[in-house]
Amino acid sequence: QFRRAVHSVQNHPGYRTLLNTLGPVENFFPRIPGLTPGSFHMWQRKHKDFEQHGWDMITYVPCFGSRTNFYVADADAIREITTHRHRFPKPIEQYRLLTYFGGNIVASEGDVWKRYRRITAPAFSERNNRLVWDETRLVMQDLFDNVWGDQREIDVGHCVDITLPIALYVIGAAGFGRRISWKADEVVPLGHACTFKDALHTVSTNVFYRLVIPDWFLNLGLTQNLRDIKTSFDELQSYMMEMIRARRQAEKKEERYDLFSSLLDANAGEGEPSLADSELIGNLFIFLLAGHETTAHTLCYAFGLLAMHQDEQERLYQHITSVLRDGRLPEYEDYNSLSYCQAVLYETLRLFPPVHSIPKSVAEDTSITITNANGQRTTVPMPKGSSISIHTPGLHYNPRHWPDPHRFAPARFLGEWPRDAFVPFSAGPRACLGRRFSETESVAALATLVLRYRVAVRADPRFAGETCDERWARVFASRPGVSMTPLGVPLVFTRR
Ligand code: HEM
Repeated sequence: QFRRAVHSVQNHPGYRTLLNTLGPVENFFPRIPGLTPGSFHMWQRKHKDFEQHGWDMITYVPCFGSRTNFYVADADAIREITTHRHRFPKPIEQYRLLTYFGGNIVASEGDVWKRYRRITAPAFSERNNRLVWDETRLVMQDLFDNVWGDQREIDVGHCVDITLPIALYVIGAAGFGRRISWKADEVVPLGHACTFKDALHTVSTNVFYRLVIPDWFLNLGLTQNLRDIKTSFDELQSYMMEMIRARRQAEKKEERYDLFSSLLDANAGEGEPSLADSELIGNLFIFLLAGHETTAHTLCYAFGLLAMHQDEQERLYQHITSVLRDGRLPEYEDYNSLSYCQAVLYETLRLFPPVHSIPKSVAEDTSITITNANGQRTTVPMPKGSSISIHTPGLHYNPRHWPDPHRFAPARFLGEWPRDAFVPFSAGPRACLGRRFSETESVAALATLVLRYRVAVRADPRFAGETCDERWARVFASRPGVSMTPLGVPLVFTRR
């Protein structure tokens, strides 16, 4: 069977291993050549394995355990795969856990996905983008005025301690239509066991556990943490049902542009509702899941990178002040002028793509032609039933597309740049629906923060003698998760 599998891909180079350790299982094994590529290998190895094998698409044929996988870091091949949705559909069996609250756009394919996309896409409108911007500004202002107050220097032990709440509060307001503040202690409403803020927070930070732990085990309530997780999921569902009922019964319809209101409006037209309540909640939950950590971690890496590169931070600051000449805070209208903010964001996403593997499957016997760095071409057969991983770190660190790929150089995103070689949000018809949501939020947060504060890595005498590379490795140490997770980015923010 193994020999047949190798033959079916014409022995195209790549991993030949004893076990199939694709998916979450691989995270339990270290790298053992011939046995398994090792945990977190897509991030650890980046473009190295492609370089070693001489092609930007390599195969993974395990001796035991099912199918062949193709790792792809070739920009043209990725464009072909993401464009042809029917030839390379999404393997939705891998997404089953995500249907916890109900069917949704991320965990579906075919006509069902088409229906979800048709109904949900209009919610990510220009008016929603403006709302995202305004709410991000409010959240940042609230942080500066009511949390950091008149402190000149703020020591943030791990930058996600501020970026996770920022992203949560923005999605609370612009996604769910409920404004949340940093300090205000909400009272638990009658009939609820926790506040909306706590439910949202616990759900979004523990989603992985809730999805993998079976109901019967969670119901045992063995630890406080497990009890909190269960309560928060139940409560979030109950809050969402309540919000649906309240909006349906409201006599006067308000003009609202948060995602939740837009989905409700789309559902309230003539005839049959287009989404069942479970699908409404399922899609909102997926927006929270897809948009919270990814954006929060990206902002964390961005502040870390600016702290490590003071020259780039100064360049960014000069750029922001040149756009906002009178020292005012940025408005949504400034978005396009804040091009260096977007360049910093894109360079962060290139260096730290939150999603490392975008899975696809091969629906029919087919092939893809690729060219390597020496200009040689080859056509690789892809048998029906194989799987594909679009390898974002491999692509983003591919020196054919990105000269000096390990260097933080935001300016590479000014002017022309290789768009097909940048896929943090995937590409084609199944590309991220929340891309503009996330970009708007990130640019607003970057611009407001860098305008008011200077950011530096916290000085620590324990690491006084470290080299630049050691410092980079320490500050940006990460682990796999729903999206790649920074382990500890210690920063100091100093008021300008
Ligand atoms: C830095 C931030 C983000 C990154 C890197 C990111 C990345 C991605 C990626 C790689 C996919 C494709 C996943 C797959 O094929 O399995 C995706 C899909 C999606 N994302 Fe995002 N995302 C981000 C933010 C957001 C936000 C803020 C939202 C919503 C508020 C969102 C909503 C979605 C949705 C609904 C899909 C499914 C689209 C479809 O299948 O038609 N994302 N995202």
